[in-house]
Amino acid sequence: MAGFRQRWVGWRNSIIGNPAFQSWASRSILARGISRVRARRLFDIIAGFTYSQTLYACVEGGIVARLEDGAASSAELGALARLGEDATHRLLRAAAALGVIESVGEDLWMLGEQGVALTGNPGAIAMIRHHHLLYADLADPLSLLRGERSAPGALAGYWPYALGDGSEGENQAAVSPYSQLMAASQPMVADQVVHAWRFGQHRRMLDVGGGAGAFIAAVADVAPALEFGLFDLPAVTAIGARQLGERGVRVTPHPGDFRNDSIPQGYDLITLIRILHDHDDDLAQSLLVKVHAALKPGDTLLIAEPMAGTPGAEAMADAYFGFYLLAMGSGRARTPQEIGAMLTKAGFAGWSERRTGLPIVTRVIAATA
Ligand SMILES: C[S@@+](CC[C@H](N)C(=O)[O-])C[C@H]1O[C@@H](n2cnc3c(N)ncnc32)[C@H](O)[C@@H]1O
Repeated sequence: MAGFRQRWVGWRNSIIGNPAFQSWASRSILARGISRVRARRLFDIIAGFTYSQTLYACVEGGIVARLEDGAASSAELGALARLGEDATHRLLRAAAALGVIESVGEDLWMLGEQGVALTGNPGAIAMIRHHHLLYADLADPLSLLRGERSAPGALAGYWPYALGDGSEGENQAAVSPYSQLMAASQPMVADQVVHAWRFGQHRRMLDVGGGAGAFIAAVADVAPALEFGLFDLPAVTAIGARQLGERGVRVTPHPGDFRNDSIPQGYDLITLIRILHDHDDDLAQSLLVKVHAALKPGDTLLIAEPMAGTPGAEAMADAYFGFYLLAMGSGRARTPQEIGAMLTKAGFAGWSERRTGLPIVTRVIAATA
């Protein structure tokens, strides 16, 4: 016999899916508001790809960057994006409809409420720009889901460690593009994490998968007495050590591969920032075991990344990261409870979630060894 929820959803769907009800609801004073919101949400899902491509065209065509400096005319924006008059008009109208830009007078444009959120956010711009790889991989989503691809897709090439055999870790050219993207997008993550944890209570911090060192640099600003270690693939550690050196932050580089190597000891805080979700369960679990082995009882592991089951942001983990990580070749977004169970299995004595202001950007888990 069907459960209560199944019966309720079945009844609700039979009502909402009924064309006669839809027609009545669109005219009824009481139901009109709800049916309009529902129709708009469905339309947004149907049309979402054109919205993404409109934003992509505005970023890639230089329109967003130009409007960060102030108002501009259609002609100037069209010339920047190398578009004819009609095409310029079409793109600007689309962008205005989405709130990316806004008309502020006779043929004069400024950033709109959505577009202005990109101002001073090179990380978001870099994320948007690399999305053409994702769009290419998603051209045939069923084939992607069925695993029918004969060769790795565009994102797998961008993140070579996802399907790598270890050789990618020595290759500067292979790791440089994703390291730059991570460094550009790290400030919005670090801003959340440094407000969620008191780093000053620790002596030595090791950032595992620390990339170009942007997270270490942010922590150094709030806890200058901390000593830092950076563990990453050899070619990435070289980039991180150099960039931290240029910022005057002292760091001990630990080139290595956590698929094969152990995690260095002697640190009372280890951080995994945007690391676990990149890896399938076996590797993620073995990494937690290695991190636990590197810590003394009472030491701390801090995990920060977007997580599944985030209220109001379910689509971010399950729809966006669900497909992104599939296209990349490994990993999945996990709920805090799933990560907590993995921590317990790895031997950690306890864990708790620390609140962040923007959980859609990152959530934070602190675990005690
Ligand atoms: C998604 S990036 C995150 C970088 C940084 N933590 C951040 O949030 O900006 C993942 C990082 O893990 C590193 N990584 C991936 N596989 C690794 C492995 N097997 N051993 C060591 N580092 C690895 C990558 O080189 C990369 O720097």
